[in-house]
Amino acid sequence: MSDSLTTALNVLDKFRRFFDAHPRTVLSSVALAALLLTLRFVSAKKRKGKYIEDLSQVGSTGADWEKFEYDVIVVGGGTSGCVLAARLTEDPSIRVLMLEAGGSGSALPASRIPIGFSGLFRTKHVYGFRTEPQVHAKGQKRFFPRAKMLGGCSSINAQMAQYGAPGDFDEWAALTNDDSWSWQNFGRYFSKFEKYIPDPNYPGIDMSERGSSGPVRVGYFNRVSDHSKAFLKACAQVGIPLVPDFNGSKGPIGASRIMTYVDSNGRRVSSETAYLTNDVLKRPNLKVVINAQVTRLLFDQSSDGTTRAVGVEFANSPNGPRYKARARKDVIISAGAIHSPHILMLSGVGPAAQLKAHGIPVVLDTPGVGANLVDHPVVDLYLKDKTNNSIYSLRPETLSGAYWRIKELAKFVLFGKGMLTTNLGESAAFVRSDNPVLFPPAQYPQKLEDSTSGAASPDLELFCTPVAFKDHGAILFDMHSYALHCYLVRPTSRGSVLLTSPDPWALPSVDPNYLQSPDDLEKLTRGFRLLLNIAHAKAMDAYLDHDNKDPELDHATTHMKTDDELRELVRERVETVYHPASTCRMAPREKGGVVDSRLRVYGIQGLRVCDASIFPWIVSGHTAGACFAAGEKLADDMKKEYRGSK
Ligand SMILES: Cc1cc2nc3c(=O)[nH]c(=O)nc-3n(C[C@H](O)[C@H](O)[C@H](O)COP(=O)(O)OP(=O)(O)OC[C@H]3O[C@@H](n4cnc5c(N)ncnc54)[C@H](O)[C@@H]3O)c2cc1C
Repeated sequence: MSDSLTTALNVLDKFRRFFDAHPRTVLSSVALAALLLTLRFVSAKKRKGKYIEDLSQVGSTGADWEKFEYDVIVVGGGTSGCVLAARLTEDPSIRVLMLEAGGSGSALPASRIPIGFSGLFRTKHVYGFRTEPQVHAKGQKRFFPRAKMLGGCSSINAQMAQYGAPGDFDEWAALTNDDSWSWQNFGRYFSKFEKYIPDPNYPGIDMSERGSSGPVRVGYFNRVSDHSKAFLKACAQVGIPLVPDFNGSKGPIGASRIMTYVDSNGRRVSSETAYLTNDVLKRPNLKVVINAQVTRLLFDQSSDGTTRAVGVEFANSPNGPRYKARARKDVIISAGAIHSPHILMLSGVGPAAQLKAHGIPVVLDTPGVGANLVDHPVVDLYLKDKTNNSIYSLRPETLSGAYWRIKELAKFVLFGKGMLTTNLGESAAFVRSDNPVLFPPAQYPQKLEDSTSGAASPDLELFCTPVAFKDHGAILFDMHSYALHCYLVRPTSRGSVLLTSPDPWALPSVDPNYLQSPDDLEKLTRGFRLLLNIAHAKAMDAYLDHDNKDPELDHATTHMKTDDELRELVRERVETVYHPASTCRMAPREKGGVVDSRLRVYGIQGLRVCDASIFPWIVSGHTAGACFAAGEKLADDMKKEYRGSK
C-alpha cells in the first residue's frame, strides 16, 4: 500500500473515532461550515454585483475612447483611493471613475475576519514581491506583500490604528512651506475619517481629540490576550509609562493597548467597507471598476511645451484588449508606494536614464520617482507561551484544531467575539532610543543621530503578538508561542523602486535597503535588547517559559548575547513591517520632490498622486491613518478648487 494511502486511511480512522465519541459536535460543525460557505458565496456575489467588471462599459478600445469622459479618474481603489472616490462624488457634479487592479476585499472572509489577513499573503489577491537582496541584511531577499484588492492594504493590514506623531506633520508643513499639512490643520482630517467608539475598559481618552462621526470605526472591539495585558505591565516595570491614547496631541510615547479599525461585529474596517457603502455605490456620478489594471497614463503634449494628463489605458489581463478613458480635470494615482512610481515610470515620468534603458519614451525627467523608498524594518523575538492557551489551538492539521476553528468561527459569526477577532498586534509601546532610563548612557555611550520629528516623537515601536511566526506566517512554531517585535519608526536608510521591464504586468524591483545606515542598525539593536528586558520583566513570568531550551526560540541564550552578536541577529531577522512610503515625495522639486503640497505632479497638468508614496518622511508609527487623512484632505481641496473654477 502506498504511503499516501496509508496516511489517508489513518486520518479517516481517526475521524471515525472522533465522530463516534463526539457525533453532535461533528454534525453541528459540518452544518455550520456548510452555512458559512453558503453565506460566503451569497455575500461575495452580492458585493461583486455592485462593481463593474465589463471594461467596455467605462472605456473603449477604439478611436472613440474620448467619449468615455469623467472629471476625475482614480487609479487604484486602495486605502486613499476609496476615500477619494467617495468624498469627491459627494458633489454630484464631479464624475469619477475608479479603476482597481484586484477584486473586492470585503468579499473575502480572510480579509473581514481580523486574524485571517496573513492567509491572503500568498494568494492572487496580493502582489507577492520579494525584495532585492538586502546588502546589509546578509543578502536576503525578503517577502514583501502588497494588497491587490479594493481597500488596498487596509484590507489586509493588522488594523493597528495609530497615526504617527504630531511632529511628523509639522515637519511636512515646514518642508513644503504649506501650513495646511501641520498637525494643527491636517490633524482635523484624522478626526474627519474617524468614528471612535468609547470603551469603559479604556478610560482616559480625551474625546475632544477623537473623531465621532467619520466613516472609519475605530475602537477596542477585539479580544486581547492575558499575555498582551502582561506586556503592558512589563513595559511599566522596565520604565515605559502607560498612556491612554497614542493618537492624542501629546504624541505616542508610552505603552498602551492599541486602537483598531474594527466594526461592532468584530470585523475589519477597510477603506472599501467604510467608504464604498451601498449609498455611495448608488451614486450615478461614480463608477467603481474591479479587475482593471491601469497600464499607462495618456498625455497631451501641446506645442507651447505644456504636458497634460488626459486619461488612462487599462486592461483586465496581459493579453486582453487595452481600453482607454478620458479625464477632463484630473488623474489621481493612488496605487500605493510601490505601484504609483511604477505607473509613472511606465508612462514616461521618472528618471530619464532608467526610462531610456527600458525603451520608454521620456515624457518628463523626474529623478525623484521611485527614489527615497523608506520602510519600517522589524525584528522579532520568539517565545514559548507557558499557559498553553493561545491561538495555536486553532491549528488546522489536527481534528481538535478543526473543532476549535469551527467553534471560534461560530462565536465570530454569531457574536463578533472570540479568538478570530484578534488583529494580532494587540498592545504596543513607543519609545526613543536616547531615553536614558531605557538605555543608560553608561551602557549605551554612543551618541546617535536624532531622526525623530521632535522631542515628543519616538524612533522605536515595540509590540506583541499572541503567536510567534517566521517569514510572515509561512513558518509557525509547533507549540503555544508568543512573540515580541521591535521596529524602527524613523529609519534613515533609503532604497528604491526600479523598472524591470517596460511590460506593465512585470513587477518592479523593490529595494528597501534595510540597515544601510549604521545608526539604523544601532537603534534597532537597542530596541531588540529592550524587548529582551521586557520578556524578562516580572510581569511576564507567569506567561513565558524561560526554561525552554528549544534552539529556535529566544529563551536559552539570546539574552546572554553580546552587542555584536545581537547586531548579527538583527541583520539576520530584519523584515518588512509593511509600511513602504515616500517614493513620490511631496517636497520641493530640488529636494527630490515629485508632487507639490496640493499633490500635483511637478511639470504635468491634471496629474496628482495620493497615497503613502507622497509622505515626505515616513510617519512615526503606522501608515494607514495618514493615507485615509491624505485622501480626505485632497478630496476637500479639489472640491474647493473645482468650485472656485466654475
Ligand atoms: C500586512 C500589512 C499589515 C499592515 N498593518 C498596518 C497596521 O496595522 N496599521 C496601519 O496603519 N498600517 C498598516 N499597514 C500599512 C498600511 O495598510 C498601508 O501603508 C496603507 O494601507 C497604504 O495605502 P495606499 O493608499 O498607499 O495604498 P494601498 O492601500 O496599497 O492601495 C493601492 C491600490 O492600488 C491598486 N493598484 C496597484 N497598481 C494598480 C494598477 N496598475 N491599476 C489599478 N490599480 C492598481 C492595488 O491593487 C491597491 O488596491 C500594513 C500593511 C500590510 C501590507
